[in-house]
Amino acid sequence: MNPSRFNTPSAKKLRREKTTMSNNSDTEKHPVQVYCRIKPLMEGAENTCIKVLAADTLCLKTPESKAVRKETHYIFKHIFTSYSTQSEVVTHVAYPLLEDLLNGKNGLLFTYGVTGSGKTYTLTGKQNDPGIMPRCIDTLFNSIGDYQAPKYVIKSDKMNGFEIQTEDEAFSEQLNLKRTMTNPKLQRKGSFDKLYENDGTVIHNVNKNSLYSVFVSYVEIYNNGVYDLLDESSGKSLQNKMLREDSRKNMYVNGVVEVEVKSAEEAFSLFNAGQNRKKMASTTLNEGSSRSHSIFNIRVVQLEQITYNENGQAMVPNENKIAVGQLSFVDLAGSERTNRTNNTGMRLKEASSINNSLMSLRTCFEMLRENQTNKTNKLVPYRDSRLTFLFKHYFEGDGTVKMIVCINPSAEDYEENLHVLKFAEMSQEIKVVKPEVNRYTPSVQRVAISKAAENKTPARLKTASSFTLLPQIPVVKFNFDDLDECRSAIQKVMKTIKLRESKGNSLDKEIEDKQKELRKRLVSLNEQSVLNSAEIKSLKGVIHKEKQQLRNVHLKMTDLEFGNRDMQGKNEELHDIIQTLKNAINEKDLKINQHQLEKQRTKKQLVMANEKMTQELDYKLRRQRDHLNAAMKAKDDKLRMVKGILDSELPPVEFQAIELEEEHVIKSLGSQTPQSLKSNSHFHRRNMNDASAPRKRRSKSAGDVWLEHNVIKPCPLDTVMQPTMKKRKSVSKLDKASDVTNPKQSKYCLLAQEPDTDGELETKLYKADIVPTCGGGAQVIFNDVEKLRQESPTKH
Ligand SMILES: Nc1ncnc2c1ncn2[C@@H]1O[C@H](COP(=O)(O)OP(=O)(O)OP(=O)(O)O)[C@@H](O)[C@H]1O
Repeated sequence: MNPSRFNTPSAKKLRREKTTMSNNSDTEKHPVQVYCRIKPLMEGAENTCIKVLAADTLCLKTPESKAVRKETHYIFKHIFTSYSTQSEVVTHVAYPLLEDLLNGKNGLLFTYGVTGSGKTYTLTGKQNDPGIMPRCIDTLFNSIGDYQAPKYVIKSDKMNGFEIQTEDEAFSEQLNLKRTMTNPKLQRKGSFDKLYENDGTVIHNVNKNSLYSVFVSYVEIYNNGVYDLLDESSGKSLQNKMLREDSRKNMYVNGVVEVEVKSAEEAFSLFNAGQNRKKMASTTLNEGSSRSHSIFNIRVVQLEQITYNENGQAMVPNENKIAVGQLSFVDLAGSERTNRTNNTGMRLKEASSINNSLMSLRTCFEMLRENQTNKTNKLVPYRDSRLTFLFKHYFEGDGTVKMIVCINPSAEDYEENLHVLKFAEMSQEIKVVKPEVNRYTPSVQRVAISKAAENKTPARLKTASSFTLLPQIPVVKFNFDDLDECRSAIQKVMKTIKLRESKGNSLDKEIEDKQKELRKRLVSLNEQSVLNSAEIKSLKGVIHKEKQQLRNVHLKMTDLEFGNRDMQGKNEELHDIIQTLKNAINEKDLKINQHQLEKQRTKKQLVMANEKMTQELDYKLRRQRDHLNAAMKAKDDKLRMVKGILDSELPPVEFQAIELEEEHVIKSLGSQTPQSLKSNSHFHRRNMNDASAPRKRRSKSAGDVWLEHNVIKPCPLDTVMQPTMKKRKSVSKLDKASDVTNPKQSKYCLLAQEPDTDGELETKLYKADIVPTCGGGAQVIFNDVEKLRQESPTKH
């Protein structure tokens, strides 16, 4: 149970009251005694993580595979190595507890360790190599053999106490039980196959003035439920039992079957029967793994003897108190790591329950240690688990607590061993109150024990008919012949009657005392019940509060669900918006791609046009070059002719003819510049001869006059950028030579318009220089092309 569940002040108070015993500084305390037992290395395992340094010191080494090498030392009360025998363990650990048990003191011995580390082996052992429990049972009966009380004289009061029965009650109980035992359904299963010899160990400090009765019970804690392994009334399916606290604040299992045993064999038989019902299973790490925590309780009731009456009958002394000692052997289920056991399903659930209860044990120990070291009074969460709740009185009350930590030394178990050893180290720091003699006052008092007890032989003690309440009135025969004899017989009867009367009186007084006692007990029970109802009330409050919290959580969850749904709606909206934006981006991308394609196409067209133009120009250039070559050739020919003429001194008429011819040639030269022509010697000659008629130069400074050769009906461009032709003469047709040879014009521009492949208008301006020829003609030399392209702004 979670400590936070005790938040209400009343609940806290209630729990605190119950935990104060542990902080009683007046009582003598001693620490939990922790022993260590090392299991022999498994076959095939080579590496170990454990090294025993001394009889009480152990070293835990990190395995070689780990990066950081570390050694940690742990100190125990004693370490049992893998060579230690079961006998050594029982002598060291268990016999002192047995001694306490016979003196009416409590003891708890539990084994702790990971699964398969040898806990069950240590406590139970094997049939040919018994562990602590069987050896203790043998030794117990070896020790009290001659001092056992007759069966059923001491009886459990079903509230964790004992009462002494009258002769008749004991006798009728014996008869009842005999009847039930003949019912085959209720016969206990299994008998202990004793394959070992009782070693005959005896504990000598048995009180020879006492009679002893031994009671055993066997329970298990499985999945946090308590089950009675000796309860045969409910058949195979065991019932979950409640835990209760008795008037001495000892915890007990309500309605547990507690059987009085008179011999070790009887005890073994019961243990066997319980063992058959215990939850065991095969796991990866242990073939016979305990799936529950099992608790075998031995209670020894000591009845103080003995006064003898004049008839030789043993009498229970007047105080009539009995002492009860309890020794609990707890075989804890092993902690398990699921990654090693690979458990699933039921085994996994069991493992988780085992680990949870062990964790609760650790938490309780930690809290106890903290309370003891810091002198605080914090709530110890015993109620978190049945395991801790059942043993609460050992830590809060008195008793000796011993723990055997079982270790599997293989290197693979390093991690688990580390946790186990840390727990062991912490446990030793906890102190418990030293055991005291537990005296109970039985409800039925003053029973005279049979005179057979005089000899203290158990066989004789068993006969129920040997009990008597009052001395029998002797049967007398009166012999009236002998009056003295009659008188002494009457006196004997009177003496017996007086004895009976006085005994009757004392019995009356005893009954009165008993009634008082009973009343007291009833009052205490009433108090207990008031306390319980207060606890129930506070628990109800806690439950109510938790229910309220649960409701609040539920409401919050509903709110959150609504919020979540809103968020989901918004999320979907945003998702839609994102989708739309993505679509828009995709469209834009498409447009960009189209635009780029178009650009590429335009570029391609431009390149094509460029190539075409270049080809055209190349072609023209080639033609002009051909012309020039032809002209040069003709000129050379003429020069040669002129030279011949000059040499033969021809008349000037011929010369003029040549000049005309020359003019014709020059016209055809086309692209030849006037400068190159000027350099020509033939022109020198002509100029020299015709110096009176110098050629007119067209002045550039005066600004060029353009001859604009338009198509017949040009489309108006209406563009901002217009060709720069300040002075121009526009013609649509060149009819006569003078249109070109007009000396005022120095530039020529041919305007051509046509639609392009996209249906747009393309205007080309072919520009040229007009170069006058020496014959009065003119040459048009193209030197530039401008292209004007109209584009629709709506076009992509
Ligand atoms: N000291 C030992 N010497 C020889 N054999 C041992 C010793 N300790 C344990 N074993 C053997 O190891 C096996 C497992 O031991 P055991 O069943 O006692 O483990 P366990 O700790 O009780 O396991 P679980 O928690 O799963 O019940 C058994 O076969 C047992 O006989």
